[in-house]
Amino acid sequence: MEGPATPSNETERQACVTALGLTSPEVEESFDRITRLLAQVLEVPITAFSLIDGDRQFFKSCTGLNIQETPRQVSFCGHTILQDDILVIEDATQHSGFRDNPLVQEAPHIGFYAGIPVRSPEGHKVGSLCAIDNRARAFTESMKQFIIDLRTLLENELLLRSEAIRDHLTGLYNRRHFDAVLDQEWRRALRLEGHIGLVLADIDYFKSYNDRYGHHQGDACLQRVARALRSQCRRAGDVVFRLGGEEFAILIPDSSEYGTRDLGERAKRAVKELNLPHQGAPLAQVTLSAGAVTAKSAQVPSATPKQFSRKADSLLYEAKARGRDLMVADFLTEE
Ligand SMILES: Nc1nc2c(ncn2[C@@H]2O[C@H](COP(=O)(O)OP(=O)(O)OP(=O)(O)O)[C@@H](O)[C@H]2O)c(=O)[nH]1
Repeated sequence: MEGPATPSNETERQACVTALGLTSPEVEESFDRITRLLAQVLEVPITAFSLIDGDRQFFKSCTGLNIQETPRQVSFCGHTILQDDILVIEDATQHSGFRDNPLVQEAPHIGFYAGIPVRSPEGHKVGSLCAIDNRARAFTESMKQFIIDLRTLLENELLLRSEAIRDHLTGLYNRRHFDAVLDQEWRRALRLEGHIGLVLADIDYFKSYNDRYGHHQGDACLQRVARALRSQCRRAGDVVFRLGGEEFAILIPDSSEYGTRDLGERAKRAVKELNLPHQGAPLAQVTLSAGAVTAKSAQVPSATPKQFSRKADSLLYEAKARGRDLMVADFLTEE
């Protein structure tokens, strides 16, 4: 059995998977409706919307399967995302590339597979919509058209989501999405026994900026700060959010303490280097305060994402209290 190859654009592709915030077990009716319909119309026992996420395929929605993920290495969908068209295997037990696959040899005993790549709004193939039977089947043109139509509905759903999770002023992801992605990346860090970093940053004396320069100019300032923060995220997995008002967050999956601190410092410097005048502030320019926290999940097994973000918040508060234009960094430890 040959595992799926890695797409040439894997870094950008994975960044889209991460940013969608879909790899947490929360059940979502809008996706379940689509996998249910696919199962009913094609009369197959198993259907799934799966995401190819790092070393695994994650079933965001499925019918007829009681597992949430499989290794990417054995996934059929890992192959599906390598092509543009639908991948059809009418009899996996006779297929040279799949007959010795454990998903064919053992449960769920895949006989027939038809999967079509699903694209994120940015156009990256983040996963697939697939129909599976335990026995061999012939694949017809009308089955193909139906999967294509449902894929369109699924991609429209992703598009709607991508608008709902954005902050309209800055184009960054919003607070609601922060909670979802933090939860998702926290779980990933636990699963891989890895690190995770978070920088919370807040513009200093922003009320007086608005008072002095007006709300319109304040909005422009927020947009420029947002761009400066985003420009410092060199790794595709780093995600920037506007949490509200003049508060921002950078979530840094798989980050050492040095990595978190470094990104926080660079973000702070990038804003300072914008040289935005602010006569109401002691340095007469726009600056940031920041709290940066890193956690090694294995060392804090009972901690929660909420405690993690609260820690960053308290470090930010300390930076403000110590005079602003400052970043305070620390590890998360057990409470
Ligand atoms: N222009 C603009 N201002 C906003 C927006 N959202 C929040 N604000 C303003 O941001 C300001 C935040 O003020 P504070 O929370 O007092 O914070 P600060 O003045 O930056 O003080 P420190 O954070 O302690 O340095 C308030 O005046 C809000 O009205 C927005 O979308 N656009």
